[in-house]
Amino acid sequence: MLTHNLGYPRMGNHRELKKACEGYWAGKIAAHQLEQTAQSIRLQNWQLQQDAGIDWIPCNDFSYYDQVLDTCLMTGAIPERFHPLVESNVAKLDLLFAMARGYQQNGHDITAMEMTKWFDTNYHYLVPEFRKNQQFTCFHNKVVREFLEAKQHKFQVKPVLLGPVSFLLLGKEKEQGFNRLSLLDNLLPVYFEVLKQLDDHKAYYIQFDEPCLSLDLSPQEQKAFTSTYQAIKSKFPQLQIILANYFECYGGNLQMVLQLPVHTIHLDLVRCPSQLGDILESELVRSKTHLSLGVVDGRNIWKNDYQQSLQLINTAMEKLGTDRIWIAPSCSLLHCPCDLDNETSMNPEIKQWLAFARQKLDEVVTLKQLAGVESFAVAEEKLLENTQCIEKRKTSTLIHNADVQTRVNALTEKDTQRNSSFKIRKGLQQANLQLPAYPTTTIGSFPQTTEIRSWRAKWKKKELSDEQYNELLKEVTKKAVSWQEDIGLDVLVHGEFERNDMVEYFGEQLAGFVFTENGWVQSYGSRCVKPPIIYGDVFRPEPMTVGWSSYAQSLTSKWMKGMLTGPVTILQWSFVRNDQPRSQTCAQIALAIRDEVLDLEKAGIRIIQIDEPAIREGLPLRKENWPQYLEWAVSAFRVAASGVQDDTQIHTHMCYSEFNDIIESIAAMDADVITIETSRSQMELLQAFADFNYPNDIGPGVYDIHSPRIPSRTEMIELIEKARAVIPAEQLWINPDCGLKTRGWKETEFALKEMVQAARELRELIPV
Ligand SMILES: Nc1nc2c(c(=O)[nH]1)N[C@@H](CNc1ccc(C(=O)N[C@@H](CCC(=O)N[C@@H](CCC(=O)N[C@@H](CCC(=O)O)C(=O)O)C(=O)O)C(=O)O)cc1)CN2
Ligand code: MET
Ligand SMILES: [Zn+2]
Repeated sequence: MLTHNLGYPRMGNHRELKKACEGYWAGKIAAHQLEQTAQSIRLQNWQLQQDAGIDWIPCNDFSYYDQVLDTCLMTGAIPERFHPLVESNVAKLDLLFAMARGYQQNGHDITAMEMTKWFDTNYHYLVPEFRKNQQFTCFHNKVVREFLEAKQHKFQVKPVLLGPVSFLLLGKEKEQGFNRLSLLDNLLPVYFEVLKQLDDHKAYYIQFDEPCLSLDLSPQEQKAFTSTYQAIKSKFPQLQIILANYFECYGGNLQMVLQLPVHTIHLDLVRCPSQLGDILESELVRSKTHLSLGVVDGRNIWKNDYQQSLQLINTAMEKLGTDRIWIAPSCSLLHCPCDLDNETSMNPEIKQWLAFARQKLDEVVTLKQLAGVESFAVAEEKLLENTQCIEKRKTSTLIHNADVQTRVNALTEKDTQRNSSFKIRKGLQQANLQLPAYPTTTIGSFPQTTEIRSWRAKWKKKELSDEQYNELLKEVTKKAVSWQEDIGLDVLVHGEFERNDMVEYFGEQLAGFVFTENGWVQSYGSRCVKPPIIYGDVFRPEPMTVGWSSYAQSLTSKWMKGMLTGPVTILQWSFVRNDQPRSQTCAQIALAIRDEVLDLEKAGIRIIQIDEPAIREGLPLRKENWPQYLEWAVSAFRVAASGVQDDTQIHTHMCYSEFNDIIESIAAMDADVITIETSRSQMELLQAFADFNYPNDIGPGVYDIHSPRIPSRTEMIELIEKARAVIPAEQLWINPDCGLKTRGWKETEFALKEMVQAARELRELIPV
């Protein structure tokens, strides 16, 4: 029996990579300094995995930005607009960052690649762009370099590659009339070349991540897997391929997968324990395949239940013996914080229920010891301790709150309905709000400057008193409000300066949550989040945002938009309880947000935005599970939103989502206004709304806020005109793609002024 790991967090224990990348982008450190930081993170990670006793450690799981982007570089899938950079011999590192972030230097003005959600996680990858007959080349040899680096330091590693089929499937066709899978024949030779080099350097196991196997695949897509892995096997019979799928079971792809000539099949037994039975029934598996049992949850932070995992392991052992079994986390540990030992002030009762990435490695090794023939005394002791801990959590008085449960159980259809239909509401709201045509607004946050973050850091360390901290925040809020008035925005926001993050901020104030000091998880590029942990029944002890919203409203005679995070997003971006259905936890959060909405309304806030950027991401990977999820997710939003008067306007906001397949549910949310991210895809996403005759108001984003690149007024007008072509003018709002917290003030000021001017020109040009 062997243990292995699929991937380790690459940001570093204290986000060293984030700081180094941002330092490099700001011109504060040189490339070799960034590379040094990166190397030391890799070496540390390998060392601690080896120290934990993991037999096969991953390499090439490191990335400066994103593993899909790395694969674009590996295969030379460089979109044409970046070719001038290649031709002028820009360093590969800079090219990589340019593709991720856009490039506005030395006379170039190149837009970034699109970014989207990695399956149902809060991780974002860069979307590969494919064209008909595209050729691939071995452009970058990062894989081999990192393999050699690990070998040089005597680590026993297996390279991790994003599999060729998932690489193609995760990308997008940038022209019509071809299917990206037709590029496999062009692509495979590049993979062969990489494998040849790895083989020459005596690599043994190679992990191919093919997470698209967790999706419903067409017969044609399935065939692509078969031909790919047959081709790899016939070229490299000596390489041992570990095929890794995670986040879901193999489902309808299972029979195909079982036939693949691979050495080991990895199973996510946390998401899908039931697949083990079916797989063990297969003759093919029983006669030769090795199974990697992903029993330790890579997506959540709860301590493993050893008894439960051992049951799964024993079931597999009965059929396969010990030699063909590997123990592993369910997926890469990228989605977990690094180390629980870095948490010093968490409630100890709760802390003992948890395991972060480093602790999960220990769990994998302990499980092997417990399952193995030579069950160590130490391991037995750990089993006892584990069993007691799991029991204690189940019965802890911290978790259950009868009032909360009663309130959720008492919810009825009526709690999910506004008083009147949208049509009636729209009239009343117009009368109440008196907004111009094409109203302009922003999505909520303004730049979170280093200065503001440093105040918060000082306040947390008690170097600033509550009064001092609040005074400082009031000042910046005031400035932001009067600046918005000056440039002529119609619906203002307070700026969210008081928030560390749109989910964590609420987690800190809601009962049933704990938060971490150091539990950082990568979201995209250098950006990280500290997802709060929901351990018990959720309720709202006190108003959370009313103070800031009322203060901001008191500064202006324009409308101030209240700003809340919706229940589905709070759920999705937190680590959730695993002792009750997600739907139950979501309903509890929905009631807490409903309370807040009503308090905002009472305080005179008549436009309230309830952000739900994660509603699409929470969608189950298999379509058969969609209806059930959409039912409770939409209902949770409606519970949160429906308590208000007809003339109070409810906004929602979503970003990074494809809407085509869930447009009906988005309409069912019945928000008076929805603002969405559309600019990176050139308004492509709007078509779904148009096709559906989406009745409520829409603010399609007119500029990409995730890139430091500044858009021109003409560009914005062009986008709005594109929107105008498919959505009636009286439904349109003008706004950026998303909040501006990651931007600097300079670019924000410039871009928003242009945006307001664009709206004004439009009012002249095409009046409603
Ligand atoms: N949860 C969540 N998921 C999301 C989004 C989001 O906004 N929130 N947006 C979408 C895109 N993803 C994003 C994820 C993170 C960030 C982001 O800006 N993250 C910040 C951290 C935000 C934060 O929690 N900040 C804290 C801590 C800041 C910090 O680093 N403090 C310093 C000290 C401060 C100093 O002295 O400078 C430190 O700890 O070292 C605060 O403001 O208080 C970052 O990585 O830089 C943006 C978008 C999708 N998913
Ligand atoms: C990821 S969606 C962000 C919405 C939030 N109101 C903001 O402006 O930052
Ligand atoms: Zn957003």
